[in-house]
Amino acid sequence: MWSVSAHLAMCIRVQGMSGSSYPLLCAASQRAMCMSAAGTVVGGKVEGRKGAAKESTGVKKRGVNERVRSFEEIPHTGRSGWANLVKFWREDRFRTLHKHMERTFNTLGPIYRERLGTQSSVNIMLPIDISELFRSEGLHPQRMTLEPWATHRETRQHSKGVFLKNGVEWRTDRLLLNKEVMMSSSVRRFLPLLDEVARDFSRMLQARVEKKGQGKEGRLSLTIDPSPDLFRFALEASCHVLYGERIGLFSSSPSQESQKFIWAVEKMLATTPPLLYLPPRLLHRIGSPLWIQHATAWDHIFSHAEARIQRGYQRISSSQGGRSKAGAEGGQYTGVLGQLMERGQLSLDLIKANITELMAGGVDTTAVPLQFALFELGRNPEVQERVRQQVRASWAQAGGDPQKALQGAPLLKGTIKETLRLYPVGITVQRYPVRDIVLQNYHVPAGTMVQACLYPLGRSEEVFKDPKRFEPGRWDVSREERGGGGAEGAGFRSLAFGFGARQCVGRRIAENEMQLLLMHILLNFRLSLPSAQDISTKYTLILQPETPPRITFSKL
Ligand code: HEM
Repeated sequence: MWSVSAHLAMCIRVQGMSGSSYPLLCAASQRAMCMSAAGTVVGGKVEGRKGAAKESTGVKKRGVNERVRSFEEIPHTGRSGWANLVKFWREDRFRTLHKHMERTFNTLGPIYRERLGTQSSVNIMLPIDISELFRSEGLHPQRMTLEPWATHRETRQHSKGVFLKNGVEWRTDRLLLNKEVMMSSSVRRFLPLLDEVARDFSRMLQARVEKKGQGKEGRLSLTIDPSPDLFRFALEASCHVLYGERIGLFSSSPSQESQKFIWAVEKMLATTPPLLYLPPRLLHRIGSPLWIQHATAWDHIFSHAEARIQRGYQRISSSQGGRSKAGAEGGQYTGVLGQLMERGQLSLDLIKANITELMAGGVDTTAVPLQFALFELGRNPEVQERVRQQVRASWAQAGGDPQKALQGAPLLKGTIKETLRLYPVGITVQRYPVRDIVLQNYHVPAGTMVQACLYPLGRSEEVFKDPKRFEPGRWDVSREERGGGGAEGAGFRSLAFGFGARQCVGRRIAENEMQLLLMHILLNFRLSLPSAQDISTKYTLILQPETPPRITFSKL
């Protein structure tokens, strides 16, 4: 991309952690008296608006003139951010932030305040009317910036790239990017590329099972930790979509540089959470070794992405012969980079910034949920068989067309949603309301960081029937989509990709990439597990398994 702030904006907001962010738009002056979606706060009372509090979501109905409780009255975990931070550090709670949130909601109810070092947030979950939060994000969503990175840039004179924009400018750029990665016309173009990579992955696995598997001829199986392969799959798939070319990660000698990129993203993620809560001044003292590891990981991410973009740029420029319209008008698809270059509406710096962000955001976010999905399918053979039956029938009808095959197998999409319900890769979705709002009858001033906490939400008995059960059928995708689709259609129970203008820009790539991989695996293998015990999870900016699960792949 170019800027780490942008990057972190992605990985952090995106991965939705309780990130360090510095709202650029939320002027304090907006706090005086503002409209909320549920009502207007006037002199501490709500002038109620019809339908503001929905019984169906369990939101407490507020009588007209009932006093809105003050921000200070929101239950909290302790007033001293520094004392909380020390406790977190001592007890290594950053690794289990998701569990900490779950416990705190159980104790304090569905809304609480937390201070941690320099950070302060209001944490909420259903049955609170989360729509309040998203309605108040205003027309100019903000991108978070990570102040420590800015410091790092100064101290190490690291000046690659540009900062992605904020506010109105951000919105304009994002709409241009959406055309290439979110709209159905673009999905149609890149879906065959993802399908090719998913098929190759399955072929590679088949060859490995044939070579190293055990069992009788025709019933060979192999037990492995598939995570390194899944990371390579995710990078290969996203590079194919971004640059329109394969990078050969399934070959017998995959590029060491790409492997280093994967490690760097992992390291950057793992070192981020503790750094978010410290003021930059202190980082050089207290957090020094961590900070250096973090900054070094970023350096590597930048230089690798930059080199790849440069190669892609040269290749595409020469194949397009300047400004021919090949890519944009039906010629060979040259990937998102080629399309953006072709359209010429974003500056080259911004194209670089966006592509780097997509590249760094597209690996762990899909590789990790795929581990969880294989694990859950492996330990739920009946569910696995049901999904496989649907996939087989759909595949047979689709005549090799991956889009048709996915459309005919909604349980695949249900599998992804169910996986992200139990294991949301980003454990929160954050917003800074641009005006004061009322949540659960508490006044929340504009500019407060409010985060919807997805891990406790996905496991709440109040929200999901039998929440521990892995049941892709619970997401009746077709019904949801008739009702508006996405998070809203699901009553904000499905927020893994965020919501609204700022939702995950890689969402369509991720959904299709993961579904296609599962489709080809289910067509070729039966999955089982050496151990069906619950999987322990850790939080490292994303939620991931403490130890990657081992999966048995048996050839069908
Ligand atoms: C299962 C996979 C993924 C999940 C669960 C996920 C989740 C999220 C979430 C929750 C957000 C913040 C949305 C919001 O605040 O409303 C986000 C933003 C973002 N994601 Fe993803 N993501 C995934 C995959 C990807 C992939 C594959 C890419 C890149 C190809 C990507 C790139 C981004 C970027 C660039 C943003 C920032 C968008 C912006 O602020 O304009 N994500 N993601």
